[in-house]
Amino acid sequence: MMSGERTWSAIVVAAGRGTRMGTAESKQYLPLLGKPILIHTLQLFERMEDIAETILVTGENDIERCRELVREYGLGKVKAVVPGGAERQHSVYQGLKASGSDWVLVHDAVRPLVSPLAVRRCMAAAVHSGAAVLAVPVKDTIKKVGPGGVIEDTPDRSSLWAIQTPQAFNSARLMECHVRAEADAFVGTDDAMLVERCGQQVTVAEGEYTNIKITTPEDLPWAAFLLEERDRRGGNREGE
Ligand SMILES: Nc1ccn([C@@H]2O[C@H](COP(=O)(O)OP(=O)(O)OP(=O)(O)O)[C@@H](O)[C@H]2O)c(=O)n1
Ligand SMILES: C[C@](O)(CO)[C@H](O)COP(=O)(O)O
Repeated sequence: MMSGERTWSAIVVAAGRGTRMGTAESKQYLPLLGKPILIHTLQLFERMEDIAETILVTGENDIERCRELVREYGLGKVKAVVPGGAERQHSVYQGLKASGSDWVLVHDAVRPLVSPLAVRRCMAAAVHSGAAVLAVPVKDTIKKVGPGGVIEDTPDRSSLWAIQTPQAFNSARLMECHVRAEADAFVGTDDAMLVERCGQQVTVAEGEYTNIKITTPEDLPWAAFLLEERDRRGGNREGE
């Protein structure tokens, strides 16, 4: 356990359909170096001493197969497998209701490459500020593009960060912001947005460019390459 008596739950959201991947099978179940993407992600939290339990959020029709996978891979930290909702935010909300710790990490099942070191940086930043997300400075110039492909604006890159998961929060605070978002019918693409609109501070912790979200077909061979590279360098152990 980290930092005194704090307890941490990891909520792994895996209830999406992966439409941009374009496969019949939802992308979180696609094989990556011999096991489903989702299993790589769950095994990361399984190895981290600081994480007391994992809540797996999945599609209603995938609950049984997930329980089967949890048994097959001996994932003892998975305390509950619960059905998600229509949007990612709704899935997180279901996971939050099932979690039993003071602090939570919300993580995309399809980001199997994050390192334990980066996860801990995010946890430490959240303990300091109440809420933190992993992020990396953007490398490209970003443009706002309007109708007809016409560029409307070029925001100053020095203040732009690409936001990743995990995102770490005090559980009660995150719950409050989810309840408020639901009451306002607000839907955001990450949890930090909900906390920001509650007027609370969210800080960034240094992420990794290799912590990709497997989204479209070209991400799969790239993820396999990155994992193999990490294994080759012996960097797949708990502390790295
Ligand atoms: N209703 C949803 C939608 C998404 N997710 C999860 O949120 C993570 C990030 O979402 P994304 O990459 O957008 O996944 P999908 O929604 O599955 O992809 P797409 O938008 O291409 O359909 C994924 O692990 C996905 O399973 C979820 O739990 N519940
Ligand atoms: C939470 C997230 O992964 C941060 O980059 C992202 O916002 C998820 O967005 P998506 O619309 O579900 O791809």
